[in-house]
Amino acid sequence: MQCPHYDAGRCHSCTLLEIDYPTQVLDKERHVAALLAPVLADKSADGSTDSSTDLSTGSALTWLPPVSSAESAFRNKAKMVVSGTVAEPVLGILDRAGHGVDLTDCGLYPDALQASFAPLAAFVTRANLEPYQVSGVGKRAQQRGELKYLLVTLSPDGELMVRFVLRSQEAIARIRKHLASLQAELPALAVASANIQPAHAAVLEGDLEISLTERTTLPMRIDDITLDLRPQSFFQTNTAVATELYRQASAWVSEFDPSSVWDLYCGVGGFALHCAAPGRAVTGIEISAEAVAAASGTVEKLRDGVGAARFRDVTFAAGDATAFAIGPDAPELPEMVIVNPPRRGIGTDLAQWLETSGIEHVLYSSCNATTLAKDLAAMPSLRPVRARLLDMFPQTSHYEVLILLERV
Ligand SMILES: C[S@@+](CC[C@H](N)C(=O)[O-])C[C@H]1O[C@@H](n2cnc3c(N)ncnc32)[C@H](O)[C@@H]1O
Repeated sequence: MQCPHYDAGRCHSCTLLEIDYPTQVLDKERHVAALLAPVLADKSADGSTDSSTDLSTGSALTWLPPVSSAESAFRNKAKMVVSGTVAEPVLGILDRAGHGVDLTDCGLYPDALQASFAPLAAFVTRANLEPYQVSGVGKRAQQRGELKYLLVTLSPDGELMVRFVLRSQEAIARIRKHLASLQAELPALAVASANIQPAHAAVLEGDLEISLTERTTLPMRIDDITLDLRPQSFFQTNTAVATELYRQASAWVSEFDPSSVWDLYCGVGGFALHCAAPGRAVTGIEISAEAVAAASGTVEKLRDGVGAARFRDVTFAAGDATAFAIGPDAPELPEMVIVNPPRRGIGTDLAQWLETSGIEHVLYSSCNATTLAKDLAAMPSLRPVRARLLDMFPQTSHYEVLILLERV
């Protein structure tokens, strides 16, 4: 992928841009294999098995061929820092000197996302949304302006969700007043909301979300399941690769045909719903109440549709994944567990619980192989038997890896 911003030294986000794409994927395979090698060697030393990280042979651990992505235009979400002025807003990033860099033509975004930026910039001017800026440092730091970010998500069917991240509610009335004109210019706009983030902090969003449209969920269709996305919920960045991820998880779960599955860190229910089957109880646990509300709404709709029997016993609840598993109110043990934690991994407590739980099969989907390796080291009785790298984030060193663990 060629990028004028990278070539000019304006943007450094795509750290692998100079490496051809097949080599990027190969390097990622080598990276994850190297990180897992000590864990596999340890498990082998336990006398449990003859493990291997050899990508070509794979004796105990079999690596499936990696899932590659489109090299460009694969991101379904844009996080645009808003800088510049009301008259001339700049949507993109801040460079190292704090100057706005216009990234509305960033090659990672599909055409439909790119096309939304000009109407959004015009709206910033029309609704008089002053870009947020800080001058000075420490106690002398002065904050000005209201609009911090525009977060734009594109659904597989071409609809958009736009979130205005604001310093306060000062601009809400103006946004409401002019919203119809934005919808006229951007008919794909289905869901709009404002997130209030008063703190001058690295944390992107605040707790308060104010709906601006009648519709509050963006339908994200993946194969035969349409997940509902709400503003304060996570969604995998690359819809095409996420589709492969859920297909692979569902295929591995089906092989064992468990009667009960927990999907821990379930988000809006991608794994849980794709792994649902008639007669199978599936429980999704997730910290974000909004994501759980979205997932619960999705399952209700699916129960009204064709193949309803598959979703009869799928439930979602808000809470901490570890507290759910370990806590006194934990329900009966499931036959299989899926975990898909944030970058920090599942952590020692949940790993130790899984280690001693007696559960035969665990599916671990990780976006950070370093924490994955650490978690696996804490579960010596759960041996990685199959793995697949899914390149969710081309042009960067990040990737997703799905691993099937089996009790030895
Ligand atoms: C990598 S995302 C995966 C979401 C989902 N599995 C998917 O495929 O879209 C991790 C999720 O874990 C949730 N999360 C973070 N901390 C958590 C916790 N302590 N307990 C449960 N869920 C948590 C986040 O809100 C986020 O939705």
